[in-house]
Amino acid sequence: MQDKVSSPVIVALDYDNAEAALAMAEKLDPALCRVKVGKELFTIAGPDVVRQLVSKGFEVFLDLKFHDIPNTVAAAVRAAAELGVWMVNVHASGGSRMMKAAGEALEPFGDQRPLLIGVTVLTSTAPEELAEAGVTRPLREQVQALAALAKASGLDGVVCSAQEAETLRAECGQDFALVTPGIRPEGSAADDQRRIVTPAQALEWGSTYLVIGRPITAAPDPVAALEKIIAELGS
Ligand SMILES: O=C(O)c1cc(=O)[nH]c(=O)n1[C@@H]1O[C@H](COP(=O)(O)O)[C@@H](O)[C@H]1O
Repeated sequence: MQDKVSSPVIVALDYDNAEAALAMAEKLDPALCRVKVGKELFTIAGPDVVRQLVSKGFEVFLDLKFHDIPNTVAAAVRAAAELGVWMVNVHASGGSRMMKAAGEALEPFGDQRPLLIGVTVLTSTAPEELAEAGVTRPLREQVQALAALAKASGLDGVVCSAQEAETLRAECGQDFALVTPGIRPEGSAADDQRRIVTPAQALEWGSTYLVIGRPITAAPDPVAALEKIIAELGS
């Protein structure tokens, strides 16, 4: 599946209406990048926008970060697979029983099943913020522990910052997908992100996929911004 698209870039279509998201998708080439539908767009536009992107030939990452009781998450992940998405995610902190239930729900889809990915610690979280939620071990250890739990629960990979990619690549092996948001080309604003890495550095450290939103979608010329990133990656 990975070979269908020539770059590791996933463009985050974070829009408040389907028309804007589809207009951006119209400018993008599904052979060059993938697209992500997240909570804002899905809440306003629903599954139709996902179906439209799939029918335009895009591999779609449905980023709804499910975190609920195992039965509910399994059903939600199954519904995502029925939409034909390429990747779907859950919070790894939901635990092994939840993640295993999600994996089992995808088994009937065989080769057509989406990649199932666990979110470790959000890239907007700064190390000093973890304690607020009662997590007292260092952020890097928390990411490593959740990635190990996701792998042991049968997931295909994790969402993490590229700052942790080198460690996780060594610990989780070559076949474990490392999906890294918080990507910022040199000189772009960090916005609300806290653990940021440039695109080239992220790949060097072992990221499999780079999730990029505002540096592309808020650029004066989004296609030029995407092409510049892809050229810098040499992909
Ligand atoms: O799962 C995600 O995609 C995700 C996880 C994470 O830890 N951090 C993170 O930023 N994201 C998503 O990645 C995208 C990043 O967008 P930009 O900050 O605009 O590049 C947003 O759609 C976030 O919802």
